[in-house]
Amino acid sequence: MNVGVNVAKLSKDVKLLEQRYIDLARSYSPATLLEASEKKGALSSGIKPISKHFRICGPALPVSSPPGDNLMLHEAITLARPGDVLVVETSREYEAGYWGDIMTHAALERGIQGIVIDGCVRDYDDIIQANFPVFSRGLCIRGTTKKGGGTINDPIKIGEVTISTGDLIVGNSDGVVVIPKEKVPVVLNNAKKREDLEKVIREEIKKGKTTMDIYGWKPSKN
Ligand SMILES: O=C([O-])CC(=O)C(=O)O
Repeated sequence: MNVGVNVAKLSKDVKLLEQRYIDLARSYSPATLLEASEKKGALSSGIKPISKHFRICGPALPVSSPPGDNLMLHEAITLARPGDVLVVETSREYEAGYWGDIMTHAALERGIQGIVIDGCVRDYDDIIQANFPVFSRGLCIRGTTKKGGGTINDPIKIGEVTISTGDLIVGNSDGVVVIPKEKVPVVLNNAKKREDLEKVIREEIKKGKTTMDIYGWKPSKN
């Protein structure tokens, strides 16, 4: 396992996603973007916003932490750029609260947009009051050790999805999708086509057509 902070990739090596793409992506739901992305990049449905009002859309800063330890997350807060979304894998150890009130306030000070974590968090009330978008597996009051280890800025995997620095992360109450940064322009183009088509379909429904008619599906024999 790699251990450490890949500082080179934090600065000059990473081509930043243009802001206009991030702004445009915000107008589409994660579900639309997933369909527009050849159905690739959905994070586990177990990862959800802790408030259904939270939304997120920005470039990823990937963090890997050892089970039950969150020192790498504290370090990531100091290295993130304004607007970044921390995306964290926790070696699939879910019985710990890797993020809480103090980290939320530290992250807000640095302009971090939010966090998506394949793990649990704690201090729910304080996070909600701070209005800081947290997407997690759930809540856990157990604390973490601060021994260190893990990585910042190297690609991570959550389930089957690989997340690299600068990939676009879009989330709402449905869940979270990851779009590799080089694919963002084409995915946004597909999302526009899909939304245009859905507008036409809604009109057809208003005119009285069924979804079976519209899509040309045959009724089953039952
Ligand atoms: O233990 C930690 O570092 C997480 C935490 O409770 C906080 O941020 O308040």
